[in-house]
Amino acid sequence: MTRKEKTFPYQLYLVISKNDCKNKNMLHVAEQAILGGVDLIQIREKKLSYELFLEEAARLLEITTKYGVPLIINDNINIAIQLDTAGVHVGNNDIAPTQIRKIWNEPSKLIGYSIEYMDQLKSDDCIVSDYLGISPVFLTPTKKDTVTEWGLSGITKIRKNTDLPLIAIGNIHKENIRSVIKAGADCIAVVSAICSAIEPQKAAFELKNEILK
Ligand SMILES: Cc1ncc(COP(=O)(O)OP(=O)(O)O)c(N)n1
Ligand SMILES: Cc1ncsc1CCOP(=O)(O)O
Ligand SMILES: [Mg+2]
Repeated sequence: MTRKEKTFPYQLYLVISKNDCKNKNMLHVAEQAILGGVDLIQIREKKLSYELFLEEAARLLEITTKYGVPLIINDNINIAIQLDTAGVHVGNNDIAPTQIRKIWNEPSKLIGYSIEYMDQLKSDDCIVSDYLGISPVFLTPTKKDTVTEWGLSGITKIRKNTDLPLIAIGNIHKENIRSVIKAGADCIAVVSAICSAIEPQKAAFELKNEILK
């Protein structure tokens, strides 16, 4: 399966962890978010052991499978392979997309790749990826180890240089989501706007409505 044969019909992307859900149950937040309109989920656990990450991802996979929502694993290719998830998301400090294609010989699997420098757009890693994360669009307390704050102008610049689906991430909420779409993003990824919301289903619904406007 070539990238051109793959579609990317996702517009609202939830990136979730237990920690980001604070006092709420992560699996419940994920389910509520799906009911509200999230159509792709990434599990991003930066501090868990392999076993605990695997266990949590397996539980989440039961829910996402029930609703037909693809699950992406952050960073950990071995967990993605072991659970046969829909894909994996990596950045510049992780295993490279070209390497992933060599060890995970399943062309249908989605590889997401974070863009932190313009130069990356010319790389083979982009060629073998299925979508690019514009990381971050706006500075965010959720992830402090970032390089470039792309802003809206950065999205537009990247849009002019690639046909790959563009996922905007970083401090996006219902007040600025329209402007991010207008700047050229295909899909919006959020952590706090859903995980920190008092009503995650309502929050997802409102974000999705803004995207679809
Ligand atoms: C959709 C999406 N875009 C960007 C990122 C950031 O990935 P990365 O640069 O590998 O940083 P960490 O998430 O590993 O801290 C992402 N996770 N998802
Ligand atoms: C994982 C990640 N990658 C770039 S910014 C970010 C965190 C986004 O979190 P929030 O939506 O809370 O700003
Ligand atoms: Mg990473």
